[in-house]
Amino acid sequence: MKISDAYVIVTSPGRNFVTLKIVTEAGIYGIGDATLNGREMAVVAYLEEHVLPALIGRDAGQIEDIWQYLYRGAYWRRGPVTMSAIGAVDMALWDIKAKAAGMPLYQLLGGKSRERVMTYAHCTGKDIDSCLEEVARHVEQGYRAVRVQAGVPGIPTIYGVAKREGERYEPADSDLPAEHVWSTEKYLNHVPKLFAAVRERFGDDLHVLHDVHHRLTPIEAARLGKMVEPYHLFWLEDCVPAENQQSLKLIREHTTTPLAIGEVFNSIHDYREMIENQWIDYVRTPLSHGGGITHVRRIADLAALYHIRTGFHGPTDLSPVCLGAAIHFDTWVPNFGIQEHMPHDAATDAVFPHDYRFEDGHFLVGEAPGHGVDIDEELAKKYPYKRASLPVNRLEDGTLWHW
Ligand SMILES: O=C(O)[C@H](O)[C@@H](O)[C@H](O)[C@H](O)CO
Ligand SMILES: [Mg+2]
Repeated sequence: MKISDAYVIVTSPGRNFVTLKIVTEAGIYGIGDATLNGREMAVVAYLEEHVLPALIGRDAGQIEDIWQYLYRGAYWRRGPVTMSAIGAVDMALWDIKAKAAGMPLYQLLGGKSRERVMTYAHCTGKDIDSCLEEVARHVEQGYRAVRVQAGVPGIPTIYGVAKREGERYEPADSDLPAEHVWSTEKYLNHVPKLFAAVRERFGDDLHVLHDVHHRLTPIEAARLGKMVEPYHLFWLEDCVPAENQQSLKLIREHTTTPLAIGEVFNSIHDYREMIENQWIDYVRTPLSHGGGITHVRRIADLAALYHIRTGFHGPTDLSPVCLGAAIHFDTWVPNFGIQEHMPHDAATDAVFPHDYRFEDGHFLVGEAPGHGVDIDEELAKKYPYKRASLPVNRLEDGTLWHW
């Protein structure tokens, strides 16, 4: 089945999404998510200028060879832009293969390992009390797992906390990066109180997660992990920036709090040392940013050897295409842990019709051939691209810090 056409669709129903469509001579097409939040147009240029012209005429069934061609063949390897472009191609080709086989994608991957996929919701509040109300609301909706993020006294704007009560947290909300202020001292003194309050009100069964968003040094992260042990978190996420994989060794030596990492990783090599040494518990690279199903499957298989499970990134800056493909992957992958779930708004759901369902804190995979997500190209045209940037962070003295 030869590829006859391939093109990129940029649409912004409330936020920017980049979608790749690959069409075959047989008329079967596949869809891939190429969205890289805040750097969308870099992936568009990479695809249009360097990838798509080389796809025309190739056999859409040769997913592995096309992956190797785009990865090894590019000479310049890895990096979020390259791997997001490859990820979109790979996702679209798996969609085509599954449609051609008349099977839902999870069948092609090896069939169901579970009936449903546990998700975690984002609960955010300007202070501990309002965060607890959000947790209560999500527990009522059936969630078994929640990520809790609350405002910290003395820090005006903080990662994961919505600007206004009742709103969702959305970081990419300005043309140029907004500037936030960070204080590790204030954060570390406050955050254990949040988990104490959650356990006190909701008991021991609820799974509780927290995202540090790369802000601590290894020894500070070790201290936080130790302090929150009594509240037995499901995971502590991105507690340090991890260009240096050895950072995780130091944290691991001090705490039994489970560690999740990898939403900004895009290669198995970003993880290798920390997986092989069992310094982490969950890998988070989404299919879109990690070179697609072909590459993320290798990360999951390596992780499985070391009792490490998946917990894929799933904020609203990944499109329903990536989420739909992830739900198939989650349904199959033997070492599944959890799937992040930040619901898309109604306009986004309308642009991307899909057959996955959310029920009782879990996702249920659909039975349509392929990954079950499409794009309404006419509707997509109504929402033009609008530049949106993620914030930057500075310490109270002005030093640029990790956001
Ligand atoms: O755990 C998460 O969901 C992430 O940390 C997101 O909230 C990122 O900040 C966002 O994806 C950046 O684009
Ligand atoms: Mg995160």
